[in-house]
Amino acid sequence: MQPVGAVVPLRVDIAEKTFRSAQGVSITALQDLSFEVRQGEFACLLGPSGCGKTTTLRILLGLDKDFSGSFQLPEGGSNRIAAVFQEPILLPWRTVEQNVRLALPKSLRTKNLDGLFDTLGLAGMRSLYPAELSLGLARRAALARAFATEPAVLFLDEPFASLDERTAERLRHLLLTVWSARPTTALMVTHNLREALMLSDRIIVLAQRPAHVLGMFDVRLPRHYRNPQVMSDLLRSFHQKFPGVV
Ligand SMILES: Nc1ncnc2c1ncn2[C@@H]1O[C@H](COP(=O)(O)OP(=O)(O)OP(=O)(O)O)[C@@H](O)[C@H]1O
Repeated sequence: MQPVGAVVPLRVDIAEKTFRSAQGVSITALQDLSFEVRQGEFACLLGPSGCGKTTTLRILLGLDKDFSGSFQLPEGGSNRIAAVFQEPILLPWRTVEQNVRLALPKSLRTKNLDGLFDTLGLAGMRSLYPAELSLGLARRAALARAFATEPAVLFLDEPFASLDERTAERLRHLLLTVWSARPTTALMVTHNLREALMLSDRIIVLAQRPAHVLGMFDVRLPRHYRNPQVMSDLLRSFHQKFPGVV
């Protein structure tokens, strides 16, 4: 399947991001952070806890403008941005289907969502309210909402955190299935190396704070070849290239 959406890659060139507290304490979270995510590529930002991954996503989402440097979001196709966070952030007084449809631009309002809901195992849950969903199902609804908008770029911030491993693994597979049907330029934050190796085309490895790129790890194998044996080979090669990183 051809990548869809953007024809310009995601380019990040953040010179510096510093937090200053009211007491005058400064924490430099990012310094000389530069990388690119190519069109239709699924990339993971992998780095130790507190290194600056979420800070980077917040900047790219336009939620934090207080930094020096620049970035270029993908252009072409829809030009829309979608994001999936740890918390599903669904409107509690709307059904699953309404939550998804409310996110759609006018041009897609009447879109047939049967395929997407089926793929994500939500077909029988479209009329449920968020309070009636388990955390795993709520995360699926958040994925449905993100993909339904046909974005040019998708940002994910640890979308499988705090789920039991079986549910997380099921969701990773579901994410790959919907993503493969429409390979969208994607950047996912994680500190789970196995997850990054399973999902990514390439891993952008970040150093301890202040975050900058230590190096790239390309996983050019088709995802259906990433069986347990291949995964342990990938883990070994990763640790050889980046000893002591995660
Ligand atoms: N609003 C803020 N004010 C002050 N410091 C902050 C603020 N937000 C983040 N930081 C600091 O910036 C650094 C990077 O934080 P960030 O949340 O981006 O890390 P992270 O890599 O996403 O961590 P984790 O994997 O644990 O979620 C941390 O030291 C954090 O304490």
